[in-house]
Amino acid sequence: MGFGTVSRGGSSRWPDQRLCTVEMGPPCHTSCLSRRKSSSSPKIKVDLDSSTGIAVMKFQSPPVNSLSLDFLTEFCISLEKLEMDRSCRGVVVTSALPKIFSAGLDIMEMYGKSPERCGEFWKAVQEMWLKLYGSNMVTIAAINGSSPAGGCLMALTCDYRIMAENPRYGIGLNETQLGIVAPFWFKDTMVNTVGHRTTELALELGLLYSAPDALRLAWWTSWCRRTRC
Ligand SMILES: CCCCC/C=C\CCC/C=C/CC(=O)SCCNC(=O)CCNC(=O)[C@H](O)C(C)(C)COP(=O)(O)OP(=O)(O)OC[C@H]1O[C@@H](n2cnc3c(N)ncnc32)[C@H](O)[C@@H]1OP(=O)(O)O
Repeated sequence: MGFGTVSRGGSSRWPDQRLCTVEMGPPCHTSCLSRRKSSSSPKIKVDLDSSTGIAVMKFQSPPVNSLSLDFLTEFCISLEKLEMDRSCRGVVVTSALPKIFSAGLDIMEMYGKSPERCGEFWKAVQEMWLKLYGSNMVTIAAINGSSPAGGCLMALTCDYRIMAENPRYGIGLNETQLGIVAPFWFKDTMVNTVGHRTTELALELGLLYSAPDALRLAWWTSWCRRTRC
């Protein structure tokens, strides 16, 4: 898989060349296997291959990997652990579920909860964004399913995005369609990736894009023809 260039950097873990390639072939011999570290929390599984320095973080929270307080807490802890592991240079975030990358914020967290709980939840959403955006590692979203709203934010917050091509998969900040306004920092994250004009239109109409349409609008430089990647 090949990835394009980004304007962010400044970390010793970033490759010298601005174009980087990630190989994810199957492990074939024992020395390779021994360099693999796995950890699993209820909602997130992490596999780190210390020989390549690449970790794969898989979301495993059925039915739709919604971003609940528990999910976000596990996500931040997993990311922090990888940050502290000097053998880890990059992380691929993806879904273990078929058809869904993430349905975005867990709607049940925003309904009928106490002000304290709402505050805790919202802080966790912001924490996820800050940690992912500020990560020293190269971060890649392998979007192997639908990714509306907060799921899209998570993908946009990564350095690179690859999306599986499937007409049923959509990505976008579609909050307007739900009758809510995307917070300004969701909007800013999208502007940073696709620019003002595309963001303005996408947010006004609450658009969800297919992988080829998103590619055309420079959301990423690559998409994957397999339905699972
Ligand atoms: C508390 C402080 C608040 C501060 C307020 C400030 C600002 C407001 C917040 C603004 C930001 C919002 C960002 C968001 O992310 S809002 C969430 C937006 N996401 C969605 O609306 C996604 C809606 N879901 C879908 O479009 C589809 O479910 C799908 C992801 C495309 C999957 O479709 P499909 O495979 O057909 O599955 P189902 O639709 O049948 O769903 C299965 C199951 O999952 C439940 N579910 C779906 N999405 C969510 C979700 N986001 N949170 C929680 N649960 C979700 C769905 O209800 C089904 O459940 P049941 O099987 O029990 O019926």
